[in-house]
Amino acid sequence: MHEGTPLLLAESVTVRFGGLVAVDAVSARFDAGELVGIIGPNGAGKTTFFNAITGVQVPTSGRLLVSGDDLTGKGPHRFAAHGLARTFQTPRVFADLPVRDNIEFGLKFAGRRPRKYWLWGEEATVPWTLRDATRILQLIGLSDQAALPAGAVTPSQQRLLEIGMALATRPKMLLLDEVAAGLTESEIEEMARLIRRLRDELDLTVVWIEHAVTVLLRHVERVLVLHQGRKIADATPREVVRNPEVVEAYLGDEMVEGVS
Ligand SMILES: Nc1ncnc2c1ncn2[C@@H]1O[C@H](COP(=O)(O)OP(=O)(O)OP(=O)(O)O)[C@@H](O)[C@H]1O
Repeated sequence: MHEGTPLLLAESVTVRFGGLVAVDAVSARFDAGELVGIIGPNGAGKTTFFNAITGVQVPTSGRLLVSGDDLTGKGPHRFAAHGLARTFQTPRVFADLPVRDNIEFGLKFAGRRPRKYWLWGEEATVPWTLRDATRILQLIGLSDQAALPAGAVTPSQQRLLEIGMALATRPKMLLLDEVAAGLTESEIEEMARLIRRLRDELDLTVVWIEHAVTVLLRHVERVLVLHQGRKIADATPREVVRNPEVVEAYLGDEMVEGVS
């Protein structure tokens, strides 16, 4: 089923903090165009794994290959240069700058990236939707807020803006860390639809960590489940919600609702 070089390959990645094993020998592969979720109870190691696969946290052991290049031990800028862009649990926007300027910042970053690492090879073939700030603002639905300081828009809009900033770097892979946290039900659905569009229309690989498990399971095609640092499942949402170890980890069957 899997052919060619994976976009991102994690091989037995372990992250220890003193005596605590936050991520325990997790292996995973992510291929071009996939929409993959990562779930797990509080403290399961999701964010730490995310930090490891984006170069923010150097693993204690294991290997990370991006498009076949071994980036183990490299910093986040190297992962970014290889086309990985991410959001953080607390949106990192420039609060005093207008929304549009935040997007421009991402576009400048893309301009600095060595051409050989661009997914689309040439600037001329950058997808139309990511060519400039105006189109990115349209895509994320923030055109009307373009002139407002980023700190003045709603928390939900700040999350969208952070996604826009990540998109402006023209990534191959977008990693989203709890982008639905603190959003209302309808905002979460809207966010999920946007995430699907990014994958469908921009052909991005999207890896999405979320606490709103039910929503996530409705939208992703594959889900990794972490529990106490270990990967306990890596399968379709349908399979995962029937996995006894997963149900046990969540101490209930609430996540089964809506995924049948
Ligand atoms: N910098 C750190 N130093 C020490 N321990 C840490 C550090 N970061 C995370 N941990 C611990 O590692 C474990 C995994 O944490 P992590 O934040 O990755 O889990 P998570 O699945 O993302 O949790 P949540 O859903 O609550 O965000 C937890 O026990 C946490 O306390």
